Amino acid sequence: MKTLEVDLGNRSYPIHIGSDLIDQPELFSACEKATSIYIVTNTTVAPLYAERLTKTLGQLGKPVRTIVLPDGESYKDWKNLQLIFDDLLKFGADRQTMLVALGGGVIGDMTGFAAASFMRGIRFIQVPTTLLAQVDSSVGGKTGINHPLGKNMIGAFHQPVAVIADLNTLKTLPARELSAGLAEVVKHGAIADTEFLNWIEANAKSLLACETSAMAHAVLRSCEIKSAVVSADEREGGIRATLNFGHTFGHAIEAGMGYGSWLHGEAVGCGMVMGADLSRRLNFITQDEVDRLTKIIQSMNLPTDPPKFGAQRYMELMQVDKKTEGGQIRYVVLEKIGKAQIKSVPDAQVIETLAATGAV
Ligand SMILES: NC(=O)c1ccc[n+]([C@@H]2O[C@H](COP(=O)([O-])OP(=O)(O)OC[C@H]3O[C@@H](n4cnc5c(N)ncnc54)[C@H](O)[C@@H]3O)[C@@H](O)[C@H]2O)c1
Ligand SMILES: O=C(O)C(=O)C[C@@H](O)[C@H](O)[C@H](O)COP(=O)(O)O
Ligand SMILES: [Zn+2]
Repeated sequence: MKTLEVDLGNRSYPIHIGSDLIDQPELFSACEKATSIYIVTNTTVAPLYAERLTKTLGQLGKPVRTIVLPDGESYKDWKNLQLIFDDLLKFGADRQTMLVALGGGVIGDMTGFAAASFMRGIRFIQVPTTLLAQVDSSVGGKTGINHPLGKNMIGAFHQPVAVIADLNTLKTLPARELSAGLAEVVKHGAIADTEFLNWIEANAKSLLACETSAMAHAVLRSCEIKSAVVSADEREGGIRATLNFGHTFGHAIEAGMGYGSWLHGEAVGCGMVMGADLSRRLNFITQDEVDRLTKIIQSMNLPTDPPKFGAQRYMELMQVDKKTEGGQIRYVVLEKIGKAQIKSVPDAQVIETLAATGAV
């Protein structure tokens, strides 16, 4: 097992990465002072892992309950968030209750938001079971739900007290979900670490085969990159925005298609191709570098042809992005491979990218 730390002063927390971690009660020591523990999970993950985790948490001598939500991005909304509050109140949860998010990014984001707002804030632990959640969403404390008009529009920054990433849970992940997670892995290489990107490119087969040693490295290096960024800029005043590479276009695809049609990682993969094209138009990277990044994304079995919403619809959808300031959309672009920056770009140039990448 490897352990990293997200360094946020007295809100610092460990990220544990290894095999069969959900069977190890000592990793859940943050529950020591909890009056009760609620596992929040969904109808797909519950039959796979809830019983094992309940057994582990049961060894801590606290009452353990499970809240099971419907599965899917389309349920990341107010109505289903309310189901968590309903159960917490019905069964007498209090301010010392610990929530444990068992699942992918949807469960993590919703459980985190429930923890941020229940009784004005309780503690929670992330137990990510998708690659995407292990390399990205479980770390950093962005929590929330979608709005029909925009992705993750309602939420809060609320850090977990621990992240426990059990690599063995990835063995039951469908291939399409594995590929979606690899999009965020590629993103970390593209924005922060050329050597890591080279490694990803050279190890595409092992990654797609979900080989444990490849997964271990992808999760560890991604968490190192993300935790360093979050430790430096928790609330996205500056450098954290670079983690949004591919997301301005990607979130527009997700919202425009209806949540759940394209997976988040698929939309981000395609969004990165569009972001790379925009970076070339700004004379930051070369066409060869755009082509290379596109090939890496395709090698992960991810789509790179955006839906044809037309320029006006894309601009409308992107306008509600959280990075927009004073009506000005700001994009994450690659200054070079391995380094990103946030930038306002004239609409005309963005529309050229939309046209060139087939979005129009
Ligand atoms: N908070 C953040 O920083 C952050 C970062 C990236 C993404 N996100 C959010 O995360 C969400 C995407 O997360 P995701 O890709 O994990 O999707 P997801 O949570 O929908 O999980 C994907 C699918 O895999 C299933 N699943 C989960 N674990 C499994 C396992 N071990 N075996 C078999 N099936 C399993 C789920 O039930 C679901 O059907 C989006 O809502 C996105 O906005 C948040
Ligand atoms: O943690 C971050 O910061 C990120 O931007 C990571 C993204 O992969 C993630 O999808 C995040 O939820 C997007 O943030 P948002 O603020 O654009 O909703
Ligand atoms: Zn993302």
